[in-house]
Amino acid sequence: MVAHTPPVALTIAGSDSGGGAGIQADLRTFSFHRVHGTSALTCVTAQNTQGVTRVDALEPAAVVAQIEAVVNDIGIQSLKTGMLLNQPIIEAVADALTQVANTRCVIDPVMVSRTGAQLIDDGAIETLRQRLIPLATVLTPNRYEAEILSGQSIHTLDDMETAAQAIHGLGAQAVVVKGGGFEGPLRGIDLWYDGTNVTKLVTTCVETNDTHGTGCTLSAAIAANLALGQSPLDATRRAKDYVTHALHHSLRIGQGQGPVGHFYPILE
Ligand SMILES: Nc1ncnc2c1ncn2[C@@H]1O[C@H](COP(=O)(O)OP(=O)(O)OP(=O)(O)O)[C@@H](O)[C@H]1O
Ligand SMILES: Cc1ncc(COP(=O)(O)O)c(N)n1
Repeated sequence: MVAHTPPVALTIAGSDSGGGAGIQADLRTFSFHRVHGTSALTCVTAQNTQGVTRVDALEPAAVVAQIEAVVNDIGIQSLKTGMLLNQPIIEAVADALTQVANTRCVIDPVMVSRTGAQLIDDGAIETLRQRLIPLATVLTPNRYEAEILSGQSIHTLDDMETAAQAIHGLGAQAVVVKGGGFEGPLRGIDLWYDGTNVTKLVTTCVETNDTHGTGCTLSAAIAANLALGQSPLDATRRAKDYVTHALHHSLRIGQGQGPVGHFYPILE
């Protein structure tokens, strides 16, 4: 038997019972990258391809206990945050993360699902902005989240750039404004800004309605690539490539928006 010590990544996120987004998408993405996936669950959603019907939050202390259990024994090379739901959980996570030195953090500021369900309480966005965003190695807002965080509407590539620069001012080391929420040519184009360089990350738009979980998958793949030792920009480029492949192999399941195909090589 050969001992194997893989890189380890942690996802701090919610559960999606439909298996398309949240913790389920993150752990599949980590596995695809041959990174050992660990998790701290923040809440349980009753969810399918059509929407979210119920959300049950965990106690902040339960979230912190999961993070500490993983960090104190196994150790992590990177982490990502997803659906954090409310202010007490965000504060507890931010406190816990300040104890985890030398870990690269991908912060996905999840606010609303593709199906329109609100995934964060009113009032918690300010806490996210003040406590968590300054801890981000890479921050991954979608169009809607970038509009809220920058205070400007986004219609063009130039708007994406000025929004990324404004959000960078909140303290994240790098910001990727994601283009999945656009119609037309901008759909699928992401804009990277790290305080020095503006980089356009381009793939051809995949014509599918089955896009559930793209954002979770992108941030988890960035975290996996960071755990593997990639630079933040290379990790993001590779993650985007992975999401594009997964979109090309998305799953036509359920009556609404199906999930991306995380294990596309074994679907071929
Ligand atoms: N139809 C598409 N074709 C190509 N790339 C896409 C498409 N839709 C989304 N993407 C890419 O998927 C990634 C996630 O972006 P998106 O804007 O969908 O995030 P999100 O809204 O947070 O996702 P989620 O649906 O999980 O909330 C980005 O890299 C984006 O460019
Ligand atoms: C638990 C959880 N986390 C994140 C999302 C966002 O993903 P999407 O916008 O694809 O619904 C979600 N729907 N559920």
